[in-house]
Amino acid sequence: MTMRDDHALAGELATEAGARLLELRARHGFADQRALKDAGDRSSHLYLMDALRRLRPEDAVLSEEATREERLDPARLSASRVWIVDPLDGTREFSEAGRSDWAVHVALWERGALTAGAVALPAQGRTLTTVEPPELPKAPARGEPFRVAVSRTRPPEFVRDLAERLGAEPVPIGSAGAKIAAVLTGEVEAYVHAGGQYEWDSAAPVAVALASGAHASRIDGSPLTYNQSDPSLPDILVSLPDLAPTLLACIRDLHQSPQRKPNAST
Ligand SMILES: Nc1ncnc2c1ncn2[C@@H]1O[C@H](COP(=O)(O)O)[C@@H](OP(=O)(O)O)[C@H]1O
Ligand SMILES: [Mg+2]
Repeated sequence: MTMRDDHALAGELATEAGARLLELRARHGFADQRALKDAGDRSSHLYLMDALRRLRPEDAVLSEEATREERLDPARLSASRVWIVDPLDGTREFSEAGRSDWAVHVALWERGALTAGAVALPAQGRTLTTVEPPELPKAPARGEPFRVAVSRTRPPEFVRDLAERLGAEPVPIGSAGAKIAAVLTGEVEAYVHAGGQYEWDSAAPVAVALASGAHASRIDGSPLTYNQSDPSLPDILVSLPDLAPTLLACIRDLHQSPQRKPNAST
């Protein structure tokens, strides 16, 4: 098993799971959104679990849709290879007709670090992978305006304050994977989130972002760490590398100001 195989496998699994989700969406329609969300989460999880069990039987898996017992299985914590998957990120957007900001995440964590990953954006017809990480756009010059992707439905209040202070434009997009992809492909220059999220929401897009040379960290600048016993990973900053020092300094300033707490959602 070579490293290259893992990169390619992540891409193939995410793309195939995405194709199945597109088909399900077309067949099911949008009349019962709850049922569409549940069917999407469940069927994509079962497809990925079955494929990983067949193709990588020795490896552990952490999936958003696993049962609580499966997620807490201590075998994962002593495993040297763990696939961290979000079978359908942006479930809400998946259930809304016409939206393309939803994704399938497949990442591989090995002995302390993310080593491969893929983010399929099926309704955008593309998959970003560590096989061939996207070439980053140029950052805007110092003082020029830039765009910050933010949750459509749970925007942290401090991101509004952050954008205002920096003269940046907040751009609401669904799905953590779609937002990080938007940074890597030049639709926005940064993504900031706080107030709650889990390892599966960011592992695959962060693997691709790091392979592209983008900045990815917690909002205090510390590293994002994966395959922890508690999979909560509540805040994140992904940006073009040249913008990261400015963003981190501004977040630190906001954090120190008494009325504005970066760790709360609105
Ligand atoms: N405050 C919060 N607490 C827990 N999860 C959150 C969260 N804010 C965002 N997320 C998760 O992060 C992903 C992207 O969210 P958003 O589109 O709002 O940016 C979603 O994953 P899922 O769609 O896989 O559930 C969502 O559930
Ligand atoms: Mg998710």
